[in-house]
Amino acid sequence: MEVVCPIDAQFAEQIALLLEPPSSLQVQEYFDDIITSKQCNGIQVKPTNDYGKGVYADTEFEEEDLVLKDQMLIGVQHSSNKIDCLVCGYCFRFIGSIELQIGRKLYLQGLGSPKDCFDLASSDGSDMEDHQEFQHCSSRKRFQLPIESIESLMNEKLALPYSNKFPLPSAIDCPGGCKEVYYCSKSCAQADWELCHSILCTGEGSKSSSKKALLKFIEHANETNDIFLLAAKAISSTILKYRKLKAACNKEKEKNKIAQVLSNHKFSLLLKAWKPLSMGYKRRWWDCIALPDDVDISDESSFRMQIRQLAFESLELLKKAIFDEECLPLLSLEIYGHIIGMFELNNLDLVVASPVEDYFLYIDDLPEAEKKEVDEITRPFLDALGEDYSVCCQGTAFFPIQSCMNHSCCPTAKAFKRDEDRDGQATILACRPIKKGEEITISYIDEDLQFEERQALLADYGFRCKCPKCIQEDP
Ligand SMILES: C[S@@+](CC[C@H](N)C(=O)[O-])C[C@H]1O[C@@H](n2cnc3c(N)ncnc32)[C@H](O)[C@@H]1O
Repeated sequence: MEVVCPIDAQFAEQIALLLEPPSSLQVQEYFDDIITSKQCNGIQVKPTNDYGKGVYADTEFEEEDLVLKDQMLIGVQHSSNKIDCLVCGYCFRFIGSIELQIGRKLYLQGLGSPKDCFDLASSDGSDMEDHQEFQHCSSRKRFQLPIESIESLMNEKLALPYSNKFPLPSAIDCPGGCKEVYYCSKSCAQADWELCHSILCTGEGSKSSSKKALLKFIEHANETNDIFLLAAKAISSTILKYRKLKAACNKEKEKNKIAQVLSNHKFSLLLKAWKPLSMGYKRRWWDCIALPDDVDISDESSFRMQIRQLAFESLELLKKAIFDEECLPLLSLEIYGHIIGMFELNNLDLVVASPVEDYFLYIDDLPEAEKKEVDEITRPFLDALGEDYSVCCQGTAFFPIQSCMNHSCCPTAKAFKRDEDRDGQATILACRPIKKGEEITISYIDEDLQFEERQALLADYGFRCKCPKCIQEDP
């Protein structure tokens, strides 16, 4: 049976206004403002002839030129990646130290290891407590390290040779005291607190309406789909922006001795707070999600119904956790579905390279004699980390300008992290010379695939590609 969300019926009119696509003028004004404020002056966002808005070159670019560095609106590290990398909860830079990154990963891997791979007995079979050992489960080999070594790495009591060549910013606590999120600086901690974390924090200082419900929501997202955590950030950031706008408005009215903000004026403030998200191209999640390979086409409608049900379950938990009477339309299933659908159609993978990889590569490149000496200290850690010693930070994020870039199988640009790009910003480079006025396109898929495969993948984005390469290859 189809689930019903009462907020959808109660606020149908407001929801329709929130989901109304912005006019060309609104798009132009909004993006002109952010392009100017970010000083990425070589580009323009404007309507295309055929498919909504697009990004155009406002200057000439040479091959490999930087076209854009785009600061994300919101992003999340994948839940499963949190064991591998400790990164700033706002800018996604690696934090702590090489020792902390390695020690923490080994420690958490040890905690998560299946029982049969978690040898509590000592290597010589004596006292268990003295000789508790953590180990890495690898399909090929099991490597063991004493817990003391791992702890001294984590506590930064053991310094690895040459780790000072790879300095990382110290880990700063969350101001709400949740011990779940850390930052690279006080300014990142403050920015995240103001953006969304003050509502989504599970610590003492949290402003959520129910911490218990929040914990349940997070658990559900971690078990099902961590895209819900990103949707919660999107809604929380809109609620916080709305409260800020309302407080500023009330202050102004108080100064001028005018009555407090009226309800239709309150909705106009909510629309204003929602503006950055209103700009993203949207469809409902359960309508646009790609049908997984293992679902038969005859089961499509039941699959889409299940996805809607899953979103409803998540929203019910989130509603209790971040309830705000004045922002209820944001907590409708229609808005929740469209926010997640927007991520599905626009998001870019969030990737930040690991300094641990650079560290071990540096050790490997040392002159032979020195390498042998250093290797004796570092080798046990490298072996314990196993094949995935260099896992990068992985997540997903919504970028305001990059998300306006349309697809081409012969794109003019590509998302590509250079060595110096060490945070979560999107870096877009020119793939070939681009002329002023030309559209800046990227490829949403592997453009080297065969024509039919490309079209099948692009069907998930709701279009058939008619780029020059596709026109030429269309049988
Ligand atoms: C990331 S958005 C790109 C910006 C979008 N045009 C807008 O107005 O916001 C992706 C959506 O743009 C449209 N799109 C992108 N590239 C396209 C193409 N080559 N042909 C047709 N539609 C395209 C599709 O609707 C797609 O789901």
